[in-house]
Amino acid sequence: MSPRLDAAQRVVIKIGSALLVDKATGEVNRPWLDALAGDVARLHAAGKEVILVSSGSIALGRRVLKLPRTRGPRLEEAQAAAAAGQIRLAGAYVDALKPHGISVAQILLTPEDTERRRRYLNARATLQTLLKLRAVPVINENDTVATQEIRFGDNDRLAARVSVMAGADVLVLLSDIDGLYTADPTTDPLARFIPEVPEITAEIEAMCGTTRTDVGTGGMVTKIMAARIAVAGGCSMVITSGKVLAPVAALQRGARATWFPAAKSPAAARKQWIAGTLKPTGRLVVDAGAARALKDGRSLLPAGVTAIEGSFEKGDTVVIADAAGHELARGLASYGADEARRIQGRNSRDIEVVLGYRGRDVLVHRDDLVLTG
Ligand SMILES: Nc1ncnc2c1ncn2[C@@H]1O[C@H](COP(=O)(O)OP(=O)(O)O)[C@@H](O)[C@H]1O
Ligand SMILES: N[C@@H](CCC(=O)OP(=O)(O)O)C(=O)O
Repeated sequence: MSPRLDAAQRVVIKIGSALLVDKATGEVNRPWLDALAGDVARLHAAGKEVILVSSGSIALGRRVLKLPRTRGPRLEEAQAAAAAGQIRLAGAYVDALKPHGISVAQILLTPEDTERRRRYLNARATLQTLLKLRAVPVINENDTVATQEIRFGDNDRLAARVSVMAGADVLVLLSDIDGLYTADPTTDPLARFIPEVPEITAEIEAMCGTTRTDVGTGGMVTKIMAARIAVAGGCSMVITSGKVLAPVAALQRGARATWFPAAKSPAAARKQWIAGTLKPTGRLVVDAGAARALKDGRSLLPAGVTAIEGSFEKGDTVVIADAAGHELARGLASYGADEARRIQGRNSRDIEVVLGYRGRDVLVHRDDLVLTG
């Protein structure tokens, strides 16, 4: 049994190129993908939300463009291959999930999209909407525009960033290996299996060689880096073998796996991040009604804001204070300072008229808000 997976509401599954692309033919391994689609459908039927992070565009595109199948093509070739392969990759997911009545939506991200707050918030909002609509986002790195210096290059860390961005409870890394060992088991016969890593120490990091498969790029090193990102963001991570049909069902039945449990929930980790680690760049003064609403766990509407100080951009952290100057909360602003000033004191209905576009109804959403006073 896997109680952590059973308890999860939002699950991210990372699929490496080595699993999805048949090494001999350079094509999608259909039986495997069809079985994975069964996994996704079962999770969906259990009411969970599923996000897939899938590699494979470069491996698939190499065949389409008749590039050599060996590893390490030049960056331009890899980018061209990704452009040709991504269509097939996304199409393969559409085909596999269609019989289950599940819609697929593609999102291609660069590291910047997960780092720059404005883009991060937009990507996050899109993800949330897709999940609300019960679609399955299929995410990959935007390899055609990402240059070498700014690329993730591996989808392990991309998957971890996506997991934190989406507030996922569990990230499942499907690999060619069933978990973490004390050393690379493919070369060290004395390597012992580790079922759980409560803390990622230097000793754990030292266990990971740099061995890489023919078509994958990650190795164990990037999986440990991914675990750090996920766990810090409140998302538990698990590495298990994807070399079986329906690997998630296998995990649920107790297949071997290494867990990296998160101490906090995604929401708690996020709130801690908002409350503690960011330097507020602005200040919103609110009236008594808005102060009460915040205490009741509601969002901050522009109507309750009486003054705005400082200069901040959409997505920046702002302090929310009462008329007497006491800090009540901190949160991420849905609008930059200039726009916030224009809608301050106004009813949310008027936002479209004032700004000329239909933005968010709230100045700080309750998910982005933490009470500090
Ligand atoms: N300590 C370790 N425990 C498990 N695997 C390890 C370890 N050190 C190195 N490896 C290697 O990492 C490989 C997994 O990485 P990789 O093949 O790149 O996965 P993926 O394609 O799923 O990203 C394993 O096959 C194994 O050879
Ligand atoms: N994003 C690229 C490559 C990323 C990749 O292979 O990552 P991984 O599966 O973690 O080794 C692709 O789709 O081909």
